[in-house]
Amino acid sequence: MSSTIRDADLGTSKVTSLPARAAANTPVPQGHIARNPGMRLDLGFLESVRSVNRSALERRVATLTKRRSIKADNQAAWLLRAVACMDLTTLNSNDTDERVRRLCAKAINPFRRDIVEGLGIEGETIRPAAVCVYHPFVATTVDAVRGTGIHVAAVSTAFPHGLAPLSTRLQEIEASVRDGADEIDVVIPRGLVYGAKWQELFNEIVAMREACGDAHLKVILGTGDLATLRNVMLASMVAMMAGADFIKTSTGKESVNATLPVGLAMVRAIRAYFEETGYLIGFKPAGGISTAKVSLDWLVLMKEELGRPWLEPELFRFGASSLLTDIERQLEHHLTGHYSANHRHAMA
Ligand SMILES: O=C[C@H](O)COP(=O)(O)O
Repeated sequence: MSSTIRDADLGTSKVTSLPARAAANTPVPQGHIARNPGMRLDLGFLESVRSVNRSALERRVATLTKRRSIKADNQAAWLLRAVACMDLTTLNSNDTDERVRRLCAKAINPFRRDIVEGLGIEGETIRPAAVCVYHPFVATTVDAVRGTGIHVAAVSTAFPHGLAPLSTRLQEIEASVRDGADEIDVVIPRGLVYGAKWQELFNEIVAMREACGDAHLKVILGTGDLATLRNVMLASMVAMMAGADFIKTSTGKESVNATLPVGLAMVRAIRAYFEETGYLIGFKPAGGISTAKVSLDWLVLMKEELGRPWLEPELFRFGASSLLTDIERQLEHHLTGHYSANHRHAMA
């Protein structure tokens, strides 16, 4: 499989409300996304968001996923794209340095040799964009992926609930950055949303962005906890106004994690922020995304709603601990027509 096939088979998409570059079927070169500086908290905008129509979002998602027909030959290309846009994650209470090292080895060599040869991608470097770990494993991860171009993401700020004093949460970010994390996934205290304490939420995220320095900031909303789609939309806007580089759905620990209608509401917020400011914000659905099939639904959603640039790791990530295993199985099926047991696909 050549790189031409990989890119061309992702097809074209026209999103008229985005600028030519965003609508064009050309990947955005690494490092060419202008970083979101944030803006003032626009309470007028927040007040103008009355409600979000859940059934309209659900209808749109149903249309997108039903209409989707990625030809069998192109599916492998899309699945490789899903891998390139993945934050390969381990966030377990029994994580150890050894387990994290094994995960990093998997990130560096994500596919078995026979699959690589079968797909003809020996010359390609297709790897997850980042490995995502708890703070104590940042240094180990940095060491394990050194020289590979894989980013190191740390969940900081009292993940997954965010219920620690702000000073403690900021110190945690600073410690992760000192240890070499170049991406920081922070959680918001959900109570600030329930209480509509937008100014306080904004101030906290501004302080987190400052603590990140050059490290990119992904703001996890914990959407399954936020009760309404309006809350999701408003928290998304506040996070972007405060300078988030990415907005992310979930921690993987809520009872409801990433869902397509909620993702669509966040994607629409990204579009609205772009129309207001001209800045392109990344999106990271996370939690419960474990099958290749569902990953394709998300990729189609991104491409149809925002355009081709949101199929690049600079603007799109899956947060996922087990998706890579299923993608590898599907790629094997694509090549051989049958599945092997999960344990043949080594994971940490
Ligand atoms: O941010 C990533 C999530 O914690 C991963 O969730 P998952 O284990 O359900 O894939």
